[in-house]
Amino acid sequence: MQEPVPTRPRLVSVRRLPPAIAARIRQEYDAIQAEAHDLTQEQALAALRQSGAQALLVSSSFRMDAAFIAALPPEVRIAATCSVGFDHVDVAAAQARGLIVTNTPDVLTGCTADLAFALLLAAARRLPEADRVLREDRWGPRGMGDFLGVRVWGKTLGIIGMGRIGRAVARRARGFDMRVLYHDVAALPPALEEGAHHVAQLEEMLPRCDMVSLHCPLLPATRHILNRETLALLPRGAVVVNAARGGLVEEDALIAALQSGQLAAAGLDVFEGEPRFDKRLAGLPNVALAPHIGSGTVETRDAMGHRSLDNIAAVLAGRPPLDPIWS
Ligand SMILES: NC(=O)c1ccc[n+]([C@@H]2O[C@H](COP(=O)([O-])OP(=O)(O)OC[C@H]3O[C@@H](n4cnc5c(N)ncnc54)[C@H](O)[C@@H]3O)[C@@H](O)[C@H]2O)c1
Ligand SMILES: O=C(O)[C@H](O)[C@H](O)COP(=O)(O)O
Repeated sequence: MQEPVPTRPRLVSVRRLPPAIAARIRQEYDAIQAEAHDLTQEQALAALRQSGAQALLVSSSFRMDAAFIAALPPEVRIAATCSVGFDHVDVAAAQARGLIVTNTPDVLTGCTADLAFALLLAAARRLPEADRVLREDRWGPRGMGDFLGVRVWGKTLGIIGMGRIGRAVARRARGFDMRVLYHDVAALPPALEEGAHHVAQLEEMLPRCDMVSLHCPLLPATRHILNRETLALLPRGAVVVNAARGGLVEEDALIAALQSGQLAAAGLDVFEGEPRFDKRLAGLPNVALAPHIGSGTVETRDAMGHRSLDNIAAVLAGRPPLDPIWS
């Protein structure tokens, strides 16, 4: 009698993946992968039904709302998101369905902090405008008053959300001799503050900041945490950086502040309603823009992919996940 061929676990990935992660999936799974294009919710559900997969691999740009979660075939036990943020997941619906959801904290902290600091420097020192002058062959005689940016080193940086990424940004700021204030729901133990000062009320911190960088999650309590009123509390000529979530900033108010000079500049990696974004931003000279690339390095995307696959492997082997988004 012929031995039964052992079946391998099945997985559906809704996003195109870095080569190393695609290769590992091919080795370990009978997989449906989005190799050529990303899957819609409907395509993902069809792939899950057709394959009988037990695991789903998503990213923060894939909305897992209540309707999608309710439509998941019963075989699906885990959805692993290649992101630390999980505002794209309806947590209550996942809990009610008994779906395990995991994320990828820590492995992306350093690169996201690097990108936030790069945006701070680019916006304050007007790098996008300067870059354009050369590309458009407009470099000619110039006065001492041209291209004056905002000095970064030695200034006061306010961090909203002093978690893993916020603290990594604070460490980078110290290398620039900056004073760091932070606003969070609670003060850190002194050993983790490394010289930063907690300010319990956002309204008290903002007037003391030359620059502000957002690093809190998008929650009902943090939506539009920077809005017309709070942006007006910053000293005139401040710089704002958002490499967390677009919904943290009221975009109309941000644009008005950039146009009026209340803000000297802004560095933005994330937008409300991305991948669409308000085209008025593209017309402003004083913004540095990026299409949500905070974690986008080879090393970090590989680490995020491996961490997600480690989470899936644990759950499919009957072990607890490494990074459950609730416990
Ligand atoms: N641009 C990107 O590619 C990118 C990459 C990674 C993470 N992110 C975003 O960055 C966020 C932070 O990631 P992390 O790993 O540092 O998370 P974290 O959980 O370690 O830190 C978040 C911090 O925000 C604080 N916070 C919560 N509610 C707050 C409030 N109302 N006011 C002030 N602070 C509040 C928390 O107490 C915590 O200290 C993620 O949620 C994600 O949205 C973006
Ligand atoms: O929360 C996060 O980790 C980031 O937003 C994530 O790194 C971005 O990944 P994306 O969904 O753009 O692939």
